[in-house]
Amino acid sequence: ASFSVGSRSILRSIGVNENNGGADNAVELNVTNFDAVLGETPATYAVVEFFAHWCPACRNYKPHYEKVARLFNGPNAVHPGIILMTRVDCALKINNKLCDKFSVSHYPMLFWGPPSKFVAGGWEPKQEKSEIRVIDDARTADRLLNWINKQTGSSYGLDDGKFENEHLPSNISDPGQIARAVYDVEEATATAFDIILSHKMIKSETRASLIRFLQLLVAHHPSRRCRKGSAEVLVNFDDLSPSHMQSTDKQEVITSNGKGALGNFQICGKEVPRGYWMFCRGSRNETRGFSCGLWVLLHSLSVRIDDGESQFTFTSICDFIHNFFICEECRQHFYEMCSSVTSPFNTTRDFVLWLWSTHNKVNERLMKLEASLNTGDPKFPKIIWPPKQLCSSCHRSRSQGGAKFSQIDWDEDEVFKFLTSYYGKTLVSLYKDKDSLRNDGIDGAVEDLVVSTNAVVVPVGAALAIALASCAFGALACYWRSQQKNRKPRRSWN
Ligand SMILES: Cc1cc2nc3c(=O)[nH]c(=O)nc-3n(C[C@H](O)[C@H](O)[C@H](O)COP(=O)(O)OP(=O)(O)OC[C@H]3O[C@@H](n4cnc5c(N)ncnc54)[C@H](O)[C@@H]3O)c2cc1C
Repeated sequence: ASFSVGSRSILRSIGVNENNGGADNAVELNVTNFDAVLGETPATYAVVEFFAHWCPACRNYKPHYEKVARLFNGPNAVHPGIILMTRVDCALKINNKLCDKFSVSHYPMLFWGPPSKFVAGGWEPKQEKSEIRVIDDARTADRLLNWINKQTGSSYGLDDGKFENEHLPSNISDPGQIARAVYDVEEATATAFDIILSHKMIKSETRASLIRFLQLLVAHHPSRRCRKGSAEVLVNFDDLSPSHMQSTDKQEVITSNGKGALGNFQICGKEVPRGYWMFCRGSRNETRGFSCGLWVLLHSLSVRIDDGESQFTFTSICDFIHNFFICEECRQHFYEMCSSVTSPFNTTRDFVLWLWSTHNKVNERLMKLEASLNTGDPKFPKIIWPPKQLCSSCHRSRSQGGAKFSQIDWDEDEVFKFLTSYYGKTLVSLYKDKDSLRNDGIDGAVEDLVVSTNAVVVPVGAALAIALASCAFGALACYWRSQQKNRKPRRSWN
């Protein structure tokens, strides 16, 4: 596997439009990226506009299409992650076959459907039962949006402003919402990695902790893209942060963009970070987002580990938050709770429940604080979690509203069952990565490493840390150790 260095995301790579000097929100597709973009988008629906750049009607239609695309596409989207708006220029020769597959008979011609149906798909005029449909009433932005509203049962408006909409789901009413959180887990992973690099947080005293956390990600991250990227970072760790160059000054020396050798490396693939949150999107600009995504990442790791990995996971997460979570109060407070644990974890269940109760203690503290300072998200007030609406069997008896965490009679077996399914299967149920549902934590990572280590050597630091780490990571650790024995000459970082 090679590092994919380049633009941060497809959405941002659209660039500046030559005609109007402004950025386009609709994603320009062609035959080479059509299947990949539509196959991987988190959006539920896609609109594909087939046009020709020489066509005057298409040029006049563009501002209308862009007015709608502004609502759904790009980092400033008002309603991100729901509808992907794209366009294909049929006047470009390379797209001839693609436009033929969709029987494009006039310009512009617009199609609607689930993104996956466009992948390797097509459309014919008399085709029955196709999930791809021609949008037959889209002459103006208003009419296009009306058509979309009818299909989706929504009431989007052209004047909707960011964070000023009533479409945000409440955090408790729809348990299915968690299925969108896998994209936030990717976003949080990429954001955390960006923060670590741009704040030059890899130092001699924090190195081992990052290596251990990366091991955890390689084996148990719910996104295959992130498992793969973490494995690549891990095997190249010494090149990223040479152990002989760890003082802050020296990091400056090897840095070209302020982030060090890995500055352009995208740990969860080239489309992440996408620049927006889905499950973790707040109703205010400054609420939720990264810290919500980080919690979801931690919970989703906790339910994926085996019993034998529970203590290793506990220390890895505690150290990671302590060393790399840049919110001072959060990291201190979390570390105090880590430090108060007196005996090692032996089971997944114990660790999952510890993390759940720890998060609830944070919620409880913040409930009061946010209410008094009015700093919380009005649409997502902190609650003791999960509420009965999400898991009634978790609550043994009827507890009073506003009861403290410790006052609720929890059925912990049910809580564990609920968390395992919520952050396990449900989290990845909509995930559009063909291999994501494979329970291939270690196998998949090793498989990726086989590719990526063909000409690469496992760095001494990483290998040592891995060797010292819990043997619960047996397969992975043994693999790395065996690779270490067969060291080959070192590959250059890029
Ligand atoms: C490790 C850590 C420590 C933090 N410490 C502090 C702090 O000391 N002070 C501070 O101001 N902020 C702290 N934060 C941030 C704070 O906890 C929230 O993340 C932030 O306020 C955003 O809240 P939210 O409404 O998105 O829900 P979050 O609390 O971020 O939760 C995200 C989602 O997880 C689910 N969830 C909620 N509770 C639980 C639970 N008990 N178990 C499992 N899932 C649950 C819900 O679906 C929720 O929407 C911390 C964050 C992290 C990751």
